[in-house]
Amino acid sequence: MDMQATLDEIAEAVGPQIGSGVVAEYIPRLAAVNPDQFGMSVVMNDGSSYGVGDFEVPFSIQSISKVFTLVLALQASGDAIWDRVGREPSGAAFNSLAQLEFKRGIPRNPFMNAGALVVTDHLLGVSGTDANPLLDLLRTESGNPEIRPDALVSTSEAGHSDRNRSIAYLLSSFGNLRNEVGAVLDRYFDQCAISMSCAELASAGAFLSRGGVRADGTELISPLQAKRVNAVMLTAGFYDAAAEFAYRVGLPGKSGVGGGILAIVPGKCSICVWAPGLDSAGNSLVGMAALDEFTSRTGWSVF
Ligand SMILES: NC(=O)CC[C@H](N)C(=O)O
Repeated sequence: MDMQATLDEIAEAVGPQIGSGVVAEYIPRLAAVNPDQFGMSVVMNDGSSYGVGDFEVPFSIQSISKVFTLVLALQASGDAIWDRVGREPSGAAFNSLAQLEFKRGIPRNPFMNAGALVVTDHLLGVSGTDANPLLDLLRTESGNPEIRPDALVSTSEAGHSDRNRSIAYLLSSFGNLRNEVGAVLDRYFDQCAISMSCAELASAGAFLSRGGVRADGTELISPLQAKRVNAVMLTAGFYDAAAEFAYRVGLPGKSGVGGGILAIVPGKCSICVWAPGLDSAGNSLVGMAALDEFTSRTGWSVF
C-alpha cells in the first residue's frame, strides 16, 4: 500500500469538512485556535512515517495525555492502579461527576477526568513533584526534547476549572487522592496543556502498536499491558461516543478537546489526526471522519 497516497486521498476526502465542529470553549485559550486546520500522521512499525496537511503543527494534546499517564502508572506499579480506578466505559461526558458519588470515589475508567486525576495523583506519589516522567517519555519517544506544556493553556484551564476542582475534591473526600488537591490539579492541567504535533504524537504512541516496545527497542510495558491499554482505549477513549468510534473506525484510540486523536492499529502502525472542531461529545469531528476513511480504505481495524 502507498501510505502517502492514502493520506493524500483522505485529506482530499475530508477537505470540504475542514473547519466544521466547535472548538472547545470552556478553555478560553483553546477557543482562540483557528478551526481551519487539519493534519494526519502515520508511523509504521518498521519506522517509516508519513504525514499530510498540518501534521507538523503543535496543538494541545489535552486528554491524549491520559493514555501516557496510565502507561506510566502501569509501568511504575503494575496493577495497583486498578484498586483506585475502574476500567469500564462510562457512557458519560469526560467531565462527569455523576458516577463518582455512588461509586464512592472510584472513577469508572482512567480516561475520564476523574480517573485521570487519580492516575495523576498515583504518579505524583511514585515520582514526587520534582520529576515529570510524562514529559521525559514524550520527549524521548517523539525525538523532540523541547516538548513542554503551553503555560498559557494550563493557566487558562486553571482559571476555568470549577468542574475539575469539584471532581478532585469529591475524590479527596472519598480518600482517593493522596496528594494535596491543588498539586494534583496543577500537574493535571500541565499534562493536558502539553503541545505536540501529529507527527510527534504518532511517534510517541507507537509503542502501543509495537506491543509495548519503545523506539530504542527496549520494553516500556509488557505486550500484555500494551494489549490492555489498547483495550481500555477502545472501550473508554471517547467518553459517551466510545461505541460510535468503535462502530465507525474500529480501533483503540484516545481523543482530546484540543482536537487531536491518537489511534493504534496493533501490530501495524500508530496514527494521529488533528482538527480543532469538536462534535457534541468533545471529539474531533473531522478527525473521526478521517479515521473512518483510513480504516475503510486500508481495511486495518481490530474488527
Ligand atoms: N477531553 C479532554 O480533553 C478534557 C481535558 C481538559 N483538560 C479537561 O480537563 O477538561
